[in-house]
Amino acid sequence: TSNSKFNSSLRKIEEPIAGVPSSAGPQWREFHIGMFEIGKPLGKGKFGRVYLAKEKKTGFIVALKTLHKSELVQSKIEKQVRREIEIQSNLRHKNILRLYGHFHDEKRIYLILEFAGRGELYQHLRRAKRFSEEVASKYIFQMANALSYLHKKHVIHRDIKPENILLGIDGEIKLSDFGWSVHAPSNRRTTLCGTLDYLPPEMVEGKEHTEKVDLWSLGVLTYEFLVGAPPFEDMSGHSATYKRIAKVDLKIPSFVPPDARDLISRLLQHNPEKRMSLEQVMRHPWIVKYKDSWTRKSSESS
Ligand SMILES: CCc1cccc(CC)c1NC(=O)n1cc2c(c1)/C(=N\C(=O)c1ccc(N3CCN(C)CC3)cc1)N=N2
Repeated sequence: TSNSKFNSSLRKIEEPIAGVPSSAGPQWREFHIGMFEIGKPLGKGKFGRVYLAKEKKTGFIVALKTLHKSELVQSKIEKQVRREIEIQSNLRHKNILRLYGHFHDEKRIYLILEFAGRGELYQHLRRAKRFSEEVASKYIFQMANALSYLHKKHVIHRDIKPENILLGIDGEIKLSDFGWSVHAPSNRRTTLCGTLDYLPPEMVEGKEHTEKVDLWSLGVLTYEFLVGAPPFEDMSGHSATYKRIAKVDLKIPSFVPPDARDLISRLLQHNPEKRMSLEQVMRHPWIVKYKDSWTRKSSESS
């Protein structure tokens, strides 16, 4: 049955994390649900729920994400889950949510994830309506840092949006949900679902795409942090948004300061080759002008 096929493929990925120092968190070889005390539910998504959990032996706090195999098989996303596990298990960066390991039982797959103490960035953005320039530039700097690490490993995230970003206990960005990530270059094979808001022209046109897709999404993210809504808002259905993205029909409100406007427009370029590089983003005047203030604040708080 597809279930046993799925199980056998999962076992193939079950590589113990060799050589990583034990200080880097739990280094279990084999995991099972009995190892954890399950705490309160933290959130739920389309395919899974996530719970606060404590590993009994060490007291290590994690977020345990459960996915129902039946749902995965039905919606044909077991490939994406396998890729999510493969890619995220091997990433080590302070702004990327760790995947410590995974295991499964008859009905479910469990992902043992790093616990991000301040929850979903999406909730913070909705509550604040929009972020101050200082907060927005700190988050964009950390996103550029995380993406630069990913792109050096030729990994494209492809699904950068507030819903996939968590905040650690010190308010630092934790990029998560690698379900759509792939190794560059790539052609999408799975039908797009959910909002088009963040997708670059080459993806909505189904063309071949490279890491540059994440640069476009970083531009959309910067816009949404400062304005409170994405630039090509999915108001009247996909077709209108599709046209606005393809035409880069971008209107930046006048309250957005000139240097932020400059950063956004250099990222939202139709031609992927013309988009500003991550190194340039991290050196951009709008990012640099606040850098010493957030580094000073974080040293005060820590
Ligand atoms: C299954 C849920 C899901 C579906 C799809 C995509 C994603 C990634 C964002 C996820 N979440 C996921 O994988 N997650 C992995 C995680 C994770 C979610 C998480 N923390 C929280 O969700 C969370 C929520 C609220 C919270 N509080 C809210 C109230 N505040 C006053 C105090 C702090 C504190 C932490 N830590 N690792």
